[in-house]
Amino acid sequence: MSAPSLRHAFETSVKALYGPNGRIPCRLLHTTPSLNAYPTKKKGRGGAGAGAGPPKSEAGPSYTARTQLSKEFTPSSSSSSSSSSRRPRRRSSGGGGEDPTAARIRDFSREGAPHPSSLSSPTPPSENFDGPEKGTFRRWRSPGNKSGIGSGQGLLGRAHRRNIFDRSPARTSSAPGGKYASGRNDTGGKPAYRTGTTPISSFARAPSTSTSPYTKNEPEFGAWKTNPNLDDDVQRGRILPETQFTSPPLLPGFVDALKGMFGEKARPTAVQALSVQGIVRQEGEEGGGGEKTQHLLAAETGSGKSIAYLLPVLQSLKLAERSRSESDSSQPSSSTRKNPPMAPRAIILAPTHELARQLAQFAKTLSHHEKLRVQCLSRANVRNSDASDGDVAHDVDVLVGTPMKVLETLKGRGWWDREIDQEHDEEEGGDRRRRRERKGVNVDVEAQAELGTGGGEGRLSLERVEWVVIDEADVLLDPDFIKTTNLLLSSIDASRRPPFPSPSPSEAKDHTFNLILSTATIPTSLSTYLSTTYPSLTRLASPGVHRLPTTLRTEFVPLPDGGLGAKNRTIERRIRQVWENDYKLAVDRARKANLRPVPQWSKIIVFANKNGRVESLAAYLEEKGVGCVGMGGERGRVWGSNRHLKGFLRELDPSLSPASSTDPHVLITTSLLSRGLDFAPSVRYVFITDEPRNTVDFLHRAGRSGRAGLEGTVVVFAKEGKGGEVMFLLCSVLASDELATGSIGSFELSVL
Ligand SMILES: Nc1ncnc2c1ncn2[C@@H]1O[C@H](COP(=O)(O)OP(=O)(O)OP(=O)(O)O)[C@@H](O)[C@H]1O
Repeated sequence: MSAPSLRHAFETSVKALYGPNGRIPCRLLHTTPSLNAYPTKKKGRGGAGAGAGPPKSEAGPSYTARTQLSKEFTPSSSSSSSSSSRRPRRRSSGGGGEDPTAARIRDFSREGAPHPSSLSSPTPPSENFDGPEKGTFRRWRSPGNKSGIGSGQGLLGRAHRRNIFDRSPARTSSAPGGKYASGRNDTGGKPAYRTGTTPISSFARAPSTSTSPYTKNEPEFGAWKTNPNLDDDVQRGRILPETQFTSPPLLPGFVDALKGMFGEKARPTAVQALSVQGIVRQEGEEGGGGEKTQHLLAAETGSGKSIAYLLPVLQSLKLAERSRSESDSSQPSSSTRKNPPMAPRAIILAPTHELARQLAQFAKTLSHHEKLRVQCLSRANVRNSDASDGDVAHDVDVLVGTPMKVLETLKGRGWWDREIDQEHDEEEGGDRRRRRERKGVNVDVEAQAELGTGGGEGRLSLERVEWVVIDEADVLLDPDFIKTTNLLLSSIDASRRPPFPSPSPSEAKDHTFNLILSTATIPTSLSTYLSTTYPSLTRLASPGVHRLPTTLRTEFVPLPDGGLGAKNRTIERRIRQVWENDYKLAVDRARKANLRPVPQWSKIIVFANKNGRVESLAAYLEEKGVGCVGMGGERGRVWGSNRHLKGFLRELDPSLSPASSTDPHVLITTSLLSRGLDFAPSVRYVFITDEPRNTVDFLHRAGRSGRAGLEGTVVVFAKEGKGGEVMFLLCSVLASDELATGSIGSFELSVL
């Protein structure tokens, strides 16, 4: 079926579900449907008896639309494989009592490969399947238990005023961790982050043209700026400029590092190719002190954006270092002072400490041969940030941290609290303008001077900053973060640009450093902000942006009626089914090779919306013998290390001991961990158990699996009916390769 007919099927379903002028209640989508009928659900699916779930021909009319849709998602023309992926899932022949819910799980794989559950092997039913080393691994602990993972440390209280992503700065006078137990959501009752309010219909589009640069019909490039360094085809995304990492344009040390990371035949991903072609500077054009550039890198989750922006930054730093040492080998080093301030030449900002640590590891690995010094500020979390902190008091080339942490290092611990106190004093005196300035809103020149030069604690100097990268730019420039982010950017400008010019009358920002923004999703609000604030921004986007990775399968599991208990049971069953399938695959493989089966147990990331839900599901699974780590909000996070995610993250950090088979295989969390984290290849499943706040949230949660070309599955649990149907349809649409662009109903999917 062609894209228009898929679109039609989608529209038909949505309109039929919600009726004329209906509004989809699940907040993911908004539409104005007008069709009037949706086929009634056929009863009796998943009834008793082996192999329950009707054959395709018996599927009730309610599934026609979905069956058609699932055909769309199966690019393979092989009828056998596609029918296998369309067919409602059958129970394993392992027998036991019929499980109506399991039988109704439908796999809408786009791959068309036979689902592992179709393999016959003498395995127990999912209900009782134990999975990896039951009972031996680290378990989630109850809130009162202060030992080990999951012990509440009262951290939520510290961050109660802040976005879920960033717990700095600490406010010690805040509420104790007991608040956590009350089951408040991620931010103590506030929405986790504001992108949560962006419906799919609000996704950004390039103004003036509704078509993507990747459509076949030769679109205009719209608002996307033309970079004279890129040839036209590359600019429009029709071809990718590089198929190999080569030297030049990259310095040999970086090419070697890439080969070390990805093998001798390492090839750049689309976004990396665009970055290497468009941003990387070569010998003789290191651009120190010249005109500063501004770039946006946009690509789907797991597509290698981190390396895409690190390469140009690191290469530029290295080239500048070389040319400086050639021209002035007698330049004094800042390390001659006893406790010199850090004077980074590049700052990389991320919304969470976990992501900051991961990015620092990427940067360190890439700099292995070219020898650049990388410092992650989150490592210093373990100790108070005294000026004498030996951990950080040395020269660095690249500094990685959250905006709050960088500001804290600049201005001293507790600066935020001091400013809040000052606010209150001044408010009493009626000076509200001053209060706004202090909060970072419209920071004026005087405030910039104060912040950039005299306000610090002497631990960080921003004078040398040549590059700033804002990773997860849609979070760091969203309403919850933008004040802090802009305060930091202003501070860098102020440090680098004395005497201060008068503020520009326009909103456009002309920074004194090179800026790279990186994101997998661009809500309209961000796009609008970028257009006004960074009019000369060059936007480089991969063809797959705003799509699920092509290697990610989507699956919908209907939840039965019966409240939380029934929901928990369904989730548990699906977890056991994952491991049952792992076992079957191992048995099958072993049978062919005449060996003992050694299952590769899949790891599963389970996303819920609220901390309380994380806690209750973790407790339920714990009780049922499913080892898991529960991490909601600040709960379970470890200061200064990613130890709490050991076994789930791809291991680049040599300081972490290798994951063991006795580690938990299930991580339950909120959107806190949905951003940027590079989970291990063994994380083959993402479970979305609560309705995501919006499409952006869905894309990031789902994108924790199926990364870097690996296969993964996102399993959406929802009630059959309106919300659930739309969730499923949304997954399907986002998974569809055929819908490269265009609108569906009122959903604008043509983003870039
Ligand atoms: N050229 C490449 N070849 C093979 N693997 C790569 C390549 N580039 C990056 N990777 C791997 O892809 C994975 C994902 O990379 P990265 O975390 O940068 O993705 P991302 O696009 O930033 O994802 P997200 O949007 O979720 O933040 C990493 O494990 C990385 O090592």
